[in-house]
Amino acid sequence: MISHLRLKTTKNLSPSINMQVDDNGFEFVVINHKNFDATFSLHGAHLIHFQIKQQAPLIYLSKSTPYNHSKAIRGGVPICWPWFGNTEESKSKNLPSHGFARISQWILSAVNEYETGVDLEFTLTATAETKAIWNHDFSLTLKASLSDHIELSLVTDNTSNEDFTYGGALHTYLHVADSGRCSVEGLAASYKDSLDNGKRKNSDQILNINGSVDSIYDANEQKIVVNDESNQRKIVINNKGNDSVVVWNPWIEIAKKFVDLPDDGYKTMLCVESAITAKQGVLVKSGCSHTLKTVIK
Ligand SMILES: O=P(O)(O)OC[C@H]1O[C@H](O)[C@H](O)[C@@H](O)[C@@H]1O
Repeated sequence: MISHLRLKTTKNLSPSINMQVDDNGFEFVVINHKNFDATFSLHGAHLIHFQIKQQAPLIYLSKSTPYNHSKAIRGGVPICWPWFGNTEESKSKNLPSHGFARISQWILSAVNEYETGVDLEFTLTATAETKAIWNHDFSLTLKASLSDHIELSLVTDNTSNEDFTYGGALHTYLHVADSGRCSVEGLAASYKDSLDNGKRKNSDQILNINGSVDSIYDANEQKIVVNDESNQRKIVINNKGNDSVVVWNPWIEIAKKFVDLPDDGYKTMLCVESAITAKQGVLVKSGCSHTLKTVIK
């Protein structure tokens, strides 16, 4: 699934984990474990590939996404932080949509391989550049455990002397065989329809994907099941620390407007995001931390 990137190994980190680069020196952590394959980009601490051997990939990656330091990768699990989408402030100050974490270079800070999987940690800390965008000291850690499933915990440590609030998402792009034959169960009873000016609407018990969807469901710590019918599988997602679940698929017309998504990309992706979307965000007191988590199986 990532063979089109033509990566070269620069360093072995453990029997199944290597650092690799593309022709432009863009860095990746590539895991070829006996049970699964996975890849992270250091840009964004972005999981771009996960596939259990002999199974369809669990994570979608756009083949037309660029790999450069000013853009977010389309697909995978972008880390949206410290805000979700375009807030009034980000619009007025022309700040990046979904925050800066997904377009920042992270450090791989811990690697551990064991019989059934691997644990990795990536960190991002405040710099003069991040402070110009968001004026707080912080330490952000992505703790990733990969085995027969994916566990991603995004830990926000407030290392400043003042309290702050944040928002964001683990913006998972699931890989599905045919999004038009997918349904989603376990969503909250009502949602804000971002395609209809955020109007609040009642949910159906099962969401059938058959057109453009961009919905914010209010929910804490929610279990979601995606029926990926054409793959004859159920993808189970458990979230923690979130205040909402965002379901997004651009569908035919909107997909055509994305230069980093093939026109037919909408057919094999479905975003189900563990998110913090409330305007007030989550309060993290000085010296304290908060964890946003998603487990995907
Ligand atoms: O294009 P991006 O900034 O990556 O955003 C992609 C999508 O992210 C979320 O799912 C939002 O709810 C959508 O409104 C947005 O279009």
